[in-house]
Amino acid sequence: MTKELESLLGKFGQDAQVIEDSVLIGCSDQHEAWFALDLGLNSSSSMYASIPKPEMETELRGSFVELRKALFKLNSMDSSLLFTAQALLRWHDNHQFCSRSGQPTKKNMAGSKRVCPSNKIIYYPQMAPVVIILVSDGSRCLLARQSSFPKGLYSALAGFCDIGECIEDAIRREVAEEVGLELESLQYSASQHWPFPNSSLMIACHATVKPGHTEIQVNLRELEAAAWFSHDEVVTALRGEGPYIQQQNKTSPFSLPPKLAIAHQLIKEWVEKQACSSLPA
Ligand SMILES: NC(=O)C1=CN([C@@H]2O[C@H](COP(=O)(O)OP(=O)(O)OC[C@H]3O[C@@H](n4cnc5c(N)ncnc54)[C@H](O)[C@@H]3O)[C@@H](O)[C@H]2O)C=CC1
Ligand SMILES: [Mg+2]
Repeated sequence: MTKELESLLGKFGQDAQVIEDSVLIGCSDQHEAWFALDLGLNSSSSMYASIPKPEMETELRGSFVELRKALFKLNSMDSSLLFTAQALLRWHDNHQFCSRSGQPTKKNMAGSKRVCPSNKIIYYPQMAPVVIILVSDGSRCLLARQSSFPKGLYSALAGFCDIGECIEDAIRREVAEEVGLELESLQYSASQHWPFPNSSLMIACHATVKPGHTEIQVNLRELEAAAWFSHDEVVTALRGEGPYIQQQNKTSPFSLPPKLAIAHQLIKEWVEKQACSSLPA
């Protein structure tokens, strides 16, 4: 494989030395190590910026797709590898220099850390903890959208943990800040590494509000809209069949995050729980 890569880089006038910049992202069932290498095709400042994208697409018989768009096409195994690769390569790109000495740092072979040769400080890749919460009032769930989301797309509430905060406090603060609701109970669901905007560890939980305390006060500095959705509305949206919702004098089909996003799994889990709880005893 290294030979194939060397010959590919050679065709584009690149030195095989750049292979040393690759990072370990996993291994196959047969214990073959998998590495990722950034060819810098999107970066004008990159030292490999001279590689022309269209020619590389022809050579590889494929086409480059923006990572967020690829979310709709990838399976969970490929997406996990790609997310790790993207997050790790970007971390290396952003940690080229020691913040204490200003000297260039050096990557270890696997790419699991960088060291400053002058003062021996070790830098490790980091993830920011983010809580993601699906709030329910017993029969409906609360979904919200930011203006940057695709039209009609609603997701669970989310937010970065502040320094010194535990997960429970971050959840209660985010829900209070974004929609002005007080939570009654919390239940952990699952977690996911998410490469956007940098590298986050998404911690997903279900939550319920106190009975009768369901009035939302949308924080318009953080959200464009938030609303309670019924089980039927969510089921229809999960099937990709709308319904249409009114948004700033326009109607758009109500949609949910892609399957690979933990928000989708949280919503699906809520729908399944609702269906079970409505079955006759
Ligand atoms: N995988 C999934 O299913 C989902 C993932 N997300 C991710 O969760 C992240 C957080 O959700 P938001 O509602 O945007 O967070 P948020 O409600 O905390 O607001 C974002 C703002 O927080 C500030 N902030 C504080 N710490 C930050 C840090 N370490 N990095 C970047 N900004 C920081 C910035 O000012 C930023 O504009 C999003 O970036 C999004 O990518 C959100 C929903 C679903
Ligand atoms: Mg938020």
